[in-house]
Amino acid sequence: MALNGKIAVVTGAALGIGKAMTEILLQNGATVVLLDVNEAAGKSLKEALDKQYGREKTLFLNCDVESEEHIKAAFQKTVETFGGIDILCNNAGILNERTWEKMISINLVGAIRVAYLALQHMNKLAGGRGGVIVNTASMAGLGPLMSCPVYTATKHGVVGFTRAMAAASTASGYGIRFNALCPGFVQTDLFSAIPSNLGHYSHLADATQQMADMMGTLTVSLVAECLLELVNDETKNGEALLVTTNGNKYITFPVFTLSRGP
Ligand SMILES: NC(=O)C1=CN([C@@H]2O[C@H](COP(=O)(O)OP(=O)(O)OC[C@H]3O[C@@H](n4cnc5c(N)ncnc54)[C@H](O)[C@@H]3O)[C@@H](O)[C@H]2O)C=CC1
Ligand SMILES: CCCCCC(=O)CC\C=C/C=C/C=C/[C@@H](O)[C@@H](O)CCCC(=O)O
Repeated sequence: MALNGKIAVVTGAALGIGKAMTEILLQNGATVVLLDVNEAAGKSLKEALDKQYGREKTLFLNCDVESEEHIKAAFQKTVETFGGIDILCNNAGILNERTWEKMISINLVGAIRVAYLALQHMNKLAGGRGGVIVNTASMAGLGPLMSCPVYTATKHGVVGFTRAMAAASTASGYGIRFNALCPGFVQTDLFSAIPSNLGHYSHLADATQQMADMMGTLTVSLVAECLLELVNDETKNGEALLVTTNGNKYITFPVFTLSRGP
């Protein structure tokens, strides 16, 4: 299979989209390190995956992406156990407009921290093997959702970080592709909890629900298939892949030509 011999790390792997990413990577032959702050869910998933794929194909590590210490230890354990990192699914994230500083700390700062620490092991200039980093952004990273302005900001940040890192990697010779995955509404615990997590904007919950009803909700499996596309297609670097129930689209962004002033 296409990913035989590849070592993948998935953050937020225990539930939802991350769990589906873990499963499709295993189905395609990768060895997967599951990182999650939810130890019970992580251990439960590991137990189930052991039966299906064998104990040697996965490793679960309790890891909070807000903690540099946790991430460093997780990547060190990964490299010691499996010899390196080829694929990073930078997926962990929350929605809670009440605790918006924490949401920024997880969704944006955490994603940047995980990517930077993974670079220390993946970067060809640092002895790594290169590879691909897929950051889970959101459709809200491409256009604003009025019911969650800070969530929107975190996801716009993830898209911008991804595109800039893709250019930096190419210019620097890191040998690493960076892409952003931008799903619409996906049927997960995060989606189910939207109405209770809009804080000051709870009065806009109905409008958001109407939008979700109109757009439809995606399955985690369909999102995972899009992840696999970004992992496998080596022509994809600096892309933002929009995933909706009406199909998928690689987003084109405005290009500002550099020219001297008048
Ligand atoms: N559900 C949706 O409609 C959409 C979700 N997304 C994004 O997809 C990603 C996954 O979301 P879902 O699967 O829907 O959520 P979920 O709540 O079902 O799963 C998120 C997983 O991340 C873990 N997690 C949360 N905080 C963490 C931390 N500090 N450190 C490590 N792990 C942590 C949770 O324990 C959980 O296992 C998030 O980044 C989210 O913003 C993007 C577009 C749509
Ligand atoms: C409400 C929190 C959602 C958290 C999970 C997601 O990331 C789901 C993202 C799904 C859809 C996002 C759509 C964004 C649309 C914008 O581009 C804009 O067109 C929406 C305008 C209407 C509005 O603000 O409600």
